[in-house]
Amino acid sequence: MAQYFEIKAVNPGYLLFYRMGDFYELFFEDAEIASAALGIVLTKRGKHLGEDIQMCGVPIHAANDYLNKLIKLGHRVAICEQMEDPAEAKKRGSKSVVRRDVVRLVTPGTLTEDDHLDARSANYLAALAMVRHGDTDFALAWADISTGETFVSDLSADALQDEMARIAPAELLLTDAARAALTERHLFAPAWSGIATAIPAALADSEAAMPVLRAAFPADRFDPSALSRAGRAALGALVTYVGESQKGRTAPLRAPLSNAAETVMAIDAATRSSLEILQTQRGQAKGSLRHAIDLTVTAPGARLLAGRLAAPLRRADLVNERLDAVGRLVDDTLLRTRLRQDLKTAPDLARALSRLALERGGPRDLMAIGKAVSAALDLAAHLKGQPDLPRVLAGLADILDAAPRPLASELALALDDELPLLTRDGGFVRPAYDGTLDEERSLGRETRAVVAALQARLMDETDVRSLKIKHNGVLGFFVEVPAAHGQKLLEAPWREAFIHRQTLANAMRFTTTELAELEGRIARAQDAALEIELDIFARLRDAVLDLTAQLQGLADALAELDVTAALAEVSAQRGYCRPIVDDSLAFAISGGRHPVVELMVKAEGQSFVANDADLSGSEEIGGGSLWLVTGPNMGGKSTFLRQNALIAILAQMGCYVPADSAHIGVVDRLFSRVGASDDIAHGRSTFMVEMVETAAILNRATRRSLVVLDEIGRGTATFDGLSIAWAAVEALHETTGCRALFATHFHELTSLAKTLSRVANVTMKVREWEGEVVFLHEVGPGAADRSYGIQVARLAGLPEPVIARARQVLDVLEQRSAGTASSSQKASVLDDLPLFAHQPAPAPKGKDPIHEALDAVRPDEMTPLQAIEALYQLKKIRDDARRS
Ligand SMILES: Nc1ncnc2c1ncn2[C@@H]1O[C@H](COP(=O)(O)OP(=O)(O)OP(=O)(O)O)[C@@H](O)[C@H]1O
Repeated sequence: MAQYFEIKAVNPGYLLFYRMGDFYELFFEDAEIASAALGIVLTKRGKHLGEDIQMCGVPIHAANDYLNKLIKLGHRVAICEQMEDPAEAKKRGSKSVVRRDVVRLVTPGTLTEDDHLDARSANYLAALAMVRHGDTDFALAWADISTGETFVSDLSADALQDEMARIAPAELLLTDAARAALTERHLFAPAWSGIATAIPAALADSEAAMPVLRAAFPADRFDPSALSRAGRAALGALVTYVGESQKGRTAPLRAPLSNAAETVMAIDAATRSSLEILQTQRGQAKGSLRHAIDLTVTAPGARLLAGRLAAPLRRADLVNERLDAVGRLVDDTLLRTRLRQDLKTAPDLARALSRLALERGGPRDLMAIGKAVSAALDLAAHLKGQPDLPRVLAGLADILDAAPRPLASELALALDDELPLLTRDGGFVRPAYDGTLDEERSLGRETRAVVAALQARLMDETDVRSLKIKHNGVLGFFVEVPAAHGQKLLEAPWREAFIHRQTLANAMRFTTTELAELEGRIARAQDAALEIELDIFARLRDAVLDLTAQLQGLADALAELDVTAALAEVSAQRGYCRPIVDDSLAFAISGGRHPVVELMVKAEGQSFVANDADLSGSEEIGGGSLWLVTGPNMGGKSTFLRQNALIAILAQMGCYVPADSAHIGVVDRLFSRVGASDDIAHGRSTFMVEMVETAAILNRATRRSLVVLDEIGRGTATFDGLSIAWAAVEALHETTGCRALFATHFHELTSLAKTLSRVANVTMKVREWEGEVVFLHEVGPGAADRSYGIQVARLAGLPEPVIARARQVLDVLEQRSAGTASSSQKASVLDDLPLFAHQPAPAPKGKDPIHEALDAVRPDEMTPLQAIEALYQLKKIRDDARRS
């Protein structure tokens, strides 16, 4: 156990997979954790300090599955292998222990195997560093080891959470000091706890990082001294951690791209969640924007598409370059179809390359690289003949055309059609590729013929017709005869040649020197063949790795072509239009649709109602317009709001948009908030969350931003909510001047359009038909005069008596609004339910039980039954008050 303790001690925080023969064994607490997590049996093995040693084990062949499960559950695993053959250890003395060492640390951010990864999503490891002096406080470095992509970015405290939300790393490295500082400044998001890994301060040191970075990246591609101190510290920590986890194998990290947060549209975590960009608020792919528009045909393409959706560009010229490329493929259906067909044959080059570099790759990875190179050449051939290719496509064509053809030919020649998973089993080199290998293999085959001839000869010589030459792992080759004939071979003259080895119930087994020789020859031939195959593998692998940088570039080009063709496919299939994207403050969408809701509505056989939006403004008039959207519940307000935000994202990521026409001046920051009823609050009260988020918008939005606010202020008492919403609209209009859509049930807000020049009222149209509302989902000018809340409540199944009573109350309230209610009516109802009053009622003197009861009511949190009970309770309080 001494060796175990030694290894365990240097790998704290990891479950130790301790190799013993055909099993990885876990001991003590590790065993308890793993057996509970994996549902495997916990056993005991010997004693330590008088206590039983808990143990459980996973067989080698199934270890990957178990490992996967543990990592998904948030555990970290150290893989400890036997570093020598047990026979070698024996040579040192009978008591010698087999040498063992940890060959790899497996953590959520350092995965490389396909079994562990989602093929269509990146898997980032991030490191966050903080330097208390200098211009920038924070820096984030992140890399996907499975593909080699590496980035580093300086960040202001402001941008930190947005960037983390965009990158969504699987693991975040940071020192305890950095964590404490972030927590103190309320910058450590609760969600990060689950992915945080504490690293020692020495790992995130900007000075110590220099030699690490110089060694990790080629000098001609990357100069670490150009980074900020925080950037160096973060990247240094990342590279060191990756190196330690791979135990000496070099992950093919690419020269880091300095990813300045200012080049992309800033989208904070709440906006990402509310717009359901990569996943729905419930965490599902289906229903998200990504799911709706991802028509890529390769996994690397899907990863790039997700990256682009998460980071729309902020520069109009770059957006237009992408749009030119997409446009060309929208227009040329034939070229698009051909490209997409050939792209389907291109395997995941980047991940195969990474595994080969980490000595984890097999023959199938080599084959993947060969096929990807061939596909690249085919794709280049389609593109090369095309006249006047847009810049992006021409650039891709050049990269694809330069793909290393000789490498692909060599791999195709060398590798067989059917390939084993593991290199160590051999059997992957194609016949006729290597003369010596063929010789060794034929020797093996010939020997088998010799065995057959020998069997025939021995049969003749001994006259035992049922004599057979067989093979098993214990005896090797042996002669087997039925028990009845066995005695004969035990006697002279045969006993000289036949050495007795085994007696079974009805057979006897013998070996002969001739057979032993044969055995040796076959084994030698097999070993020799395997050795040659392994040499060939190593040679091919080296040939591939020599071209790492070029192949990584090729992988990028293939992914980019897939994304471009996929976006063109979506645009063509669904009638999207090319947006005009420039540096103006325009936001004019005609015939806009919601890319996700449109699909759902159409799937149900209905048609989606397209709507216009025009928030365009200019510097001269103080910014963009703000539309106040009123209308009934279920009328389509949220859909309308979100569709405009999604159109901005699609346009700036370089995709056509679901509209008849669109003109968008680049949006620098996008904000989208949904009201209190949409359950996004955890921990804090819904109102508090709503206010914190509204504050973030008011503090951070600029004139270039697009703000989409859905029923802000609904989470509190009516007057508070109305006043906050009122002030927020004024601030957005007067101070920020951003383009904004503001949906509200506070109809009073619509009067702001009279005083604020860039505020306009629009409403979701409805038609009333026999007392029912029909939603037209159409946006038109004007303000809704009512919310149709009661009709919607009826559609939702509220009991008739409650509906009837609500109508009664509403009638009186409306009359009071219009000043036509009689004084007795006012006295009976209105003072109790001050819903739509323009002026807050004067604060009651002393304690007013009705107000107290109303203050305690939280409509958003009530079931219909509780609402009715509350209504009855209110009446009772009023009646009691009258009586007293
Ligand atoms: N333009 C449209 N065309 C067709 N159907 C639509 C359209 N807009 C919305 N819908 C349908 O109406 C449903 C309700 O829309 P939405 O959630 O946007 O309403 P809402 O006004 O925001 O309601 P609430 O105020 O209750 O949140 C959607 O789920 C969709 O099925």
